[in-house]
Amino acid sequence: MSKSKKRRHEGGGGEVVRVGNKTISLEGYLTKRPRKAPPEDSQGPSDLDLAPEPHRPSEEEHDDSSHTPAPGKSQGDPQYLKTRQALPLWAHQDRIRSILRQHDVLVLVGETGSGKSTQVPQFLYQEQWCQRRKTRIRNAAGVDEEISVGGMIAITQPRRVAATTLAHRVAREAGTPLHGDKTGNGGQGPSAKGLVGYSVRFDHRVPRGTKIKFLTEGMLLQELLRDPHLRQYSAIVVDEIHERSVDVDLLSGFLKQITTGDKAGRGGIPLKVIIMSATANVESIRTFFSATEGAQDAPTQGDQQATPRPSSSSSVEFLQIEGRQFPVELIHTPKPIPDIQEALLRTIFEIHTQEPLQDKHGRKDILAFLTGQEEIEAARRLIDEHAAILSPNVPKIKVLPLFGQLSIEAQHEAFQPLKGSSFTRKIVLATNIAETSVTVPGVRYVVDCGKAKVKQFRPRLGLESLLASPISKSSAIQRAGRAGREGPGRCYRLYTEETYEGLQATDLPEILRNDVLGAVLTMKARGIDDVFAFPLMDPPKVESVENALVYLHVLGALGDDAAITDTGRKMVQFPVTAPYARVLLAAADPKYDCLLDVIDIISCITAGDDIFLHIQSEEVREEAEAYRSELFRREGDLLTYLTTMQRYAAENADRIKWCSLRKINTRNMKQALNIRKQLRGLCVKLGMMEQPPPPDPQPFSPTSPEQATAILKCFLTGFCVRTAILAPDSSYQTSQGRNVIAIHPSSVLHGGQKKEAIMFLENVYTTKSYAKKVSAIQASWIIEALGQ
Ligand SMILES: Nc1ncnc2c1ncn2[C@@H]1O[C@H](COP(=O)(O)OP(=O)(O)OP(=O)(O)O)[C@@H](O)[C@H]1O
Repeated sequence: MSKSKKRRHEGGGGEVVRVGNKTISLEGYLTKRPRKAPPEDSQGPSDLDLAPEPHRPSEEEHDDSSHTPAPGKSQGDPQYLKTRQALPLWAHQDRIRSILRQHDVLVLVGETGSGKSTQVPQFLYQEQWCQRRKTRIRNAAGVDEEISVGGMIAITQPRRVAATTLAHRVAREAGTPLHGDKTGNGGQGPSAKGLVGYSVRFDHRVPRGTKIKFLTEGMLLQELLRDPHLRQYSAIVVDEIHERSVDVDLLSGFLKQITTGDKAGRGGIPLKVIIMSATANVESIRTFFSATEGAQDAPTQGDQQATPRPSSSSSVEFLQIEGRQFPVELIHTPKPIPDIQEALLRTIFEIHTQEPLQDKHGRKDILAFLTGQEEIEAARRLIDEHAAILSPNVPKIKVLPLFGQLSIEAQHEAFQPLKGSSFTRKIVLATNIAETSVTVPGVRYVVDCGKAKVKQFRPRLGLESLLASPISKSSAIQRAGRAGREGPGRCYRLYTEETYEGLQATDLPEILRNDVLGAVLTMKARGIDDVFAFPLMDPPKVESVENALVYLHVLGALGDDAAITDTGRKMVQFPVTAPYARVLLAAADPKYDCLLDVIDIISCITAGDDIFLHIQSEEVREEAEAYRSELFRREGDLLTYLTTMQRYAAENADRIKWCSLRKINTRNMKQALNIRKQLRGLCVKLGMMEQPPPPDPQPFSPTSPEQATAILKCFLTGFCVRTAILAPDSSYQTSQGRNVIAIHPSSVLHGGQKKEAIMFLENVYTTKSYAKKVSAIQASWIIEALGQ
């Protein structure tokens, strides 16, 4: 059977790629063409998005003088002033302001907890250059037009949890707490004014008059598609650049283009860029942002003073600020640890039983870094078991998990101070999600296992692996930094000092180890024809880019000439990955006509970790499975998600009890409903649905086999390369690359009768290659999908 096949032919007709029965020329991708500037004032794709429209202040809000105190006058909420003044950055605010009056780009390095993320935007928002200004531009039709530029500062974060917790903190410090602030200080209504806001996927709070906006790197990239000159901003602060996600690398490229370009699109008003980190490779960043390559003024480590250094470009400046707020004592193990889990438990209980619960600085809670969700869940069970047999005079323990797949609400629980009894210690078990940017209130001890699970894409196999590997020195420093944010802290490293010294200085940038599908689509949507010529700090492997181009062509996002198609333009407007966006578009096609069903399924998948809780006890599992049997569908996980969402939405009595009986994650179901509402709204806005569907609860009616087939075929439009065929030896072999892949135990198809072919939405390599989110399909459907 003809599956997704890639063959390169050199010479003659140039390089071509065969995908199914299609031949794609790689010429357009590989030949460097003269770079066309994106059309002036092009809004990229249309102005629609799941995220709210870019905040465009009203004229009343423009008048900055009406609600912004004169420079230097506003110090925010007085109750936070003393704490803020104690931060190392505080003493350098004048210097930071002064540098940015003269330069457009500042690379700011300061130790973890020195106050970069919370203070820098507050130092700057009252600056003259930060006020919204009227200017003139020549629009695409060649006509002069008056526009307003600036007025807001964006601060990007690699993760949602950092963006939201920082926004809440800064809003409180500024004296305009965000609505719904759990400290009880908030209280303004939805139309209230405020200084600080945030925007993360599926959650946006940008009060009227916002001057400081925290957002994820991905959200700013989406805004860039609509507003290529970032006209609503006066400055962009790129925080924690050392994490080097694909998104931040892409963002840096776009920012470099704006800062080194002619600024005509901003009516001549410069955009200031502040790059921040505690552990970044400053020199490569500075070189990258300099208009002239090769800035050589390396920062001297160990300076006691903040020292601005001239760089080879007059507009890129560097400032290193020494000093941290509180010291963190580092404790390494004397020799290598054979059993990390045992050492982790021992260390946690030693701290818990020997160290006081609080001191004059406040609580003394524990934050432990583990590799992943499974390890966190296993450790949590063991800690709870041990805690149950502690003597009554030892404080109690409250364990809180913190990993990326948790719902945002569950993640925020780890950041809440413990309620009620003070005779309890909080123990947060986290992945590297808590490594940078965040302050977990109460934490004064960090236990670092020294490893993290790193996602690695293998372009040749088209598979992803997720393996635990040693962290970098930069990560180890960041992890330790979490202990010294509210008082002196201690970090227990479960590895030797020698091991630490042998760690890589920094992690490999994600762009060099991950799939670049989204990045390539974003570049194409932003008018970058020659993706190979786009400025990137580390260009990805040619093979990864080619794979992405081919996959995007298969998805219909790029035409044969490698230019973005209408389909591709529509796809970038969805806040989901390209294959899911493709499925959504197909679902609205009368051929499949299953948009509401597809939205239900995608909402369940993107709500967080699996909506079905993982059950340990045999007895509980049997009980839950009796209830779950009404949800399980023989077609596989996608139809099971659909049935679950539809039965949940039809439930009229007690949804919490409904979830509890079936051992379904209530929070994730609530989040799925929220995503469903937003996706439905977006589809109405995009004209894919005539009117919003009737409100819940609607009576449940089971999906017919014909409808199930339409849904699965619709998913194949996005995932035809993620399929596998049953081989004569009863193994499944991927249609791309012919690799053996097994159905993951979390799938409803695990252990069941073998199917002729399967489609999987995710795959992961742990002990072996596993397919997740699996559905039974027919082999002929794959050919059909590839033929389209
Ligand atoms: N949510 C919060 N709750 C309590 N204190 C906080 C919170 N956020 C910040 N702080 C306080 O403000 C200090 C400065 O935090 P900030 O995030 O600005 O530092 P940073 O230099 O950006 O650190 P990092 O590089 O680790 O992100 C922290 O050390 C902590 O004392």
